[in-house]
Formats: sequence, C-alpha cells, structure tokens
Amino acid sequence: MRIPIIAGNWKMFKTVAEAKDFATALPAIEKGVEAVVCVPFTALSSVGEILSRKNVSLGAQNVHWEEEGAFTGEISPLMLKELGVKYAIIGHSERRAYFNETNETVNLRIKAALKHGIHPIVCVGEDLQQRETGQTKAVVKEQMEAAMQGISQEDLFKFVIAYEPIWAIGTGKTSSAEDANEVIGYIRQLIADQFDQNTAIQVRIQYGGSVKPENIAGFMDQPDIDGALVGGASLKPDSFAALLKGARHE
Ligand SMILES: O=C(CO)COP(=O)(O)O
Repeated sequence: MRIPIIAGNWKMFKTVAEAKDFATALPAIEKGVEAVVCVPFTALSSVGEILSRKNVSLGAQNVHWEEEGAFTGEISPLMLKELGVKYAIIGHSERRAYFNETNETVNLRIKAALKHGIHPIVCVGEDLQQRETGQTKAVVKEQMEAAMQGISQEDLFKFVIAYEPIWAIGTGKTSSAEDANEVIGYIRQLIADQFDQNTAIQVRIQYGGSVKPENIAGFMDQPDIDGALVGGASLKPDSFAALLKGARHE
C-alpha cells in the first residue's frame, strides 16, 4: 500500500524565527501519513531537529546537480544532506517559468539528489493555454519522460511525483478531483510503459494546486492520488495539521 504523503512547499515565505515558530507550534504527526515541509534554505538547519521530533521530514525547494563549484547562488546535494534533508522539490513550475529550469536540468538535479540519498519530489503540469488546447497529456508525457531519462527502477521507487496544473497554483482554482486523478493515472501509465505495472503501482503521486483542509478529502478519495504538494495552506501549523488529518488512512 502507498502511504499518503503531504508536503508543504513554503516557497519564499518565512524568516528563520517564523519557521521555528511554525515547527514549535505543530503538533506531533500521527502514523498513517507521511509529512514533509520544504522550507527556504536559510531555515533548514534551524527547524530540522524540531520537525524530526514531530515525525515531519525536512525538505528543500531545489538542489543543484554538482557537488561543488563556481555556481553562485546555488546549493549542492552535499550541503542539503549535511542538514538532514530527506526530500527536494525539483522542477517546480515557478522554477521552470522564472528561473529557466528545463526538462534537462530537472533530470540532472534528480540524478544528483538520488546519488546523495535525497528523494526528489518531481513537479510536472500544464499551463492554462496548454490545458485549453488539449495538450495536457502531451506536456506531462514530455516532462515525465525527460525526468525518468537514465533512471533505474530502484531509483524510480524513491520518486515522489507532484502533478501541479499551473493554472491551479495559488489561484484558488482547483482541478476537479476526477480530472486530477485522470492525469495522475496517465502518469502511472507512463511509468508502466517505461518500467512495468508493478513499478507504476508503487510510486507515490501527489496533486498540487490550491489544496486546502476543506478540499483535501476529495482528492484523497481518488484511487490514484497519494497526497498533495501544498503551498499557501501549508504555512500555518493549524492548517497543515488539518491537511495531514484529512489525508490519513484510518
Ligand atoms: O505550487 C504549489 C505547491 O508546490 C501549490 O501552491 P498553492 O497550494 O498555494 O496553490
């Protein structure tokens, strides 16, 4: 059985002091759901230990593909590993749109993360124009195939995939749970095509885009959706705890 996974993506929110306040206020997480918080790089070293006492894993929001070098402003997988980072978001649509992230650099970052024992949370998803012109599956296929390029089956099991339709991020618009499930089912099919059905069944795939405590249950009821990657609603301890409660397998 796939354990549901809820990951908060704080994006560029919270100072160290604010991050510590969140971690301190968060109640301990009960079994039945895996919780991850992807904090800004600056907060990683301060909140990791507090979160781990509450059974919450530490995540980063990006990772470079080299271990060190002249890459001003970048953070290497070794640096993240040293701080106890277990997950790294890779290929978020905001990085693809504003920071020139490509399918090729996404693949490089995934490989570097895996090499250092960090699980990638790989983001894929179409924009509004692509949605309206019926290109959703083609876009997701291209992103998934590039992400899986040169990846072994053993490493694919370590992936978490987040299907985030760009038009649903931060807009209050969500995909219907059924539509999200259909695309996520398609992603599973792409994994089966590349590997096999058994692999496809085991990989966890999240939905992301305006997920809130009020709507999470609808997504979790879908057979192919294993959790959520959550921005805005992950910023408050109460709201994050409510998301986890809504996602837990009783
Ligand atoms: O981009 C997202 C998570 O990575 C989704 O953000 P929102 O939950 O704020 O829509």
